[in-house]
Amino acid sequence: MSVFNIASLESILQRDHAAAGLDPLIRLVGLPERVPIAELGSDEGTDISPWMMDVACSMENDFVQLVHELRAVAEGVGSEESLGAPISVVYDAFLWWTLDVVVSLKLNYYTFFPSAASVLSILLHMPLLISQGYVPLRLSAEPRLITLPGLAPTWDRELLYFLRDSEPKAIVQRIIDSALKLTETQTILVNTCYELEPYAIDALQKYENVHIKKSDVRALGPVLPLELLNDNYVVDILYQQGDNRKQEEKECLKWLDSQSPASVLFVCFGSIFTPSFENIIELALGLEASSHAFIWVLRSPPGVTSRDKGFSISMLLPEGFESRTKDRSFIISPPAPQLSILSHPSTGGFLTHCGWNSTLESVSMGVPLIAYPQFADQKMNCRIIVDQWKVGIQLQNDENERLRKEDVEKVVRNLMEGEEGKRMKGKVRQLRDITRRCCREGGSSYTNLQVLVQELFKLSASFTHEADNRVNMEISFLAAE
Ligand SMILES: O=c1ccn([C@@H]2O[C@H](COP(=O)(O)OP(=O)(O)O[C@H]3O[C@H](CO)[C@@H](O)[C@H](O)[C@H]3O)[C@@H](O)[C@H]2O)c(=O)[nH]1
Repeated sequence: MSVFNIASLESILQRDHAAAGLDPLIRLVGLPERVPIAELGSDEGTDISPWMMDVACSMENDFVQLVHELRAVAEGVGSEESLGAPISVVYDAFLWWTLDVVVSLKLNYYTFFPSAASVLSILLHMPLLISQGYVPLRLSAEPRLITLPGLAPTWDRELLYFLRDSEPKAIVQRIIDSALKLTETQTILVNTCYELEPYAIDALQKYENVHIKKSDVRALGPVLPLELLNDNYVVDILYQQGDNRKQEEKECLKWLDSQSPASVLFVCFGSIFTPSFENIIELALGLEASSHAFIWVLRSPPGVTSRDKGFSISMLLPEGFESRTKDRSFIISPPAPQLSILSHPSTGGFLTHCGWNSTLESVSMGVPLIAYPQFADQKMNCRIIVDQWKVGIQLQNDENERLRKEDVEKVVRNLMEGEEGKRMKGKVRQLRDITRRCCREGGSSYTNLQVLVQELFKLSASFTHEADNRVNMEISFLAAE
């Protein structure tokens, strides 16, 4: 769950249904905000994981109440005001409590897994990893290589980074709980496509895997706006119906229009991570030294608040940096229009924290990456980008967790002008075409999505008495990302 997503969900909820581009059969329902964003404190860079955990926990009662209300409306007033009682729930795997709730309410369900199939494989092997002493990951112990079906042997530090014993105990426990719940589920819908992760999906789906209970794992991603399947720059995909972009975003896209093809590096670290103040300085100096054009989505680091009187983003940057780079840079506050930027012909590279959505978006638009993973599943995603797909170069901090400007300059030059970058550009374009084919009619993800829709139709038909058998479902979005 991110502050951006809440904001955009709110704006969609407030907008006219048709203007939001939603099918009339889809209705968005918001749950009350029980843990206000304001409680995060005034530092923008505050670690929001505990807050996210509180939000996730706080949703359970409201969700149960929502199901009861929808049922009451369906039984009472009739079909004029209702699309019918809920029959099936698609829920985010990280909302671990949902499984028990939907089972107790006798609802059909599908579990949606928002990260890579490789990460799903790790979580489904949780009982094995616990019994063999790999989880929680003890940082003080000697590094060990782990081999799991469908995954290349990987150091425990990268495979299980999100389960380090240095993380708050409650958070590690929640991840373990979510993983154990996952092993009880029937159908898992994964935000990936078969062709991007065939080995991981085969190991989960096709082969005899003695370590895990067989779930029905279906890859139906990347879950992206359909417009991305066309080759066109999707400047206004999310805001087609209105003029909702903030001025800064419009200027950013206009600036991008004025740049040469594939010449701009996009620097953005998702909705949670912000580098430290010291690393922002090194990043800035490295970008400057590279001589390449860039768009940088810059937010305040931990301990610095932009709400202070007199604060300006310039205070985060080296002296004179903005004037020295003004002809080839655009600094924007989050959220930036990432999809539009990545699909713009002027964008030639993406420096990312390797969040799975950013990874899929970059690949779907044929943009090679500089991988700078930080936490959660990002180290695993980095291995997929760099070792498996070979569409990115890794950027690493030194042993003291300091980023070095020389390293930044080197990776940017390698990606934007070197032979390595050229090879990656070619490779990522192949992956883009493969990914888009998966999502088009007849493609693997399209087919899996079609099967899901057919199943929902069937379920609906067996529950509804309406003569026309129209789809009778209410979709509740429970987003944990
Ligand atoms: O300025 C911004 C920044 C982000 N985004 C969008 O926000 C999403 C970011 O998602 P992701 O790249 O997955 O990063 P996080 O928000 O950090 O996602 C969390 O959830 C992911 C999915 O489970 C994990 O892979 C990550 O590690 C975890 O940090 C993407 O759709 C971006 O297009 C914008 O539109 N504008």
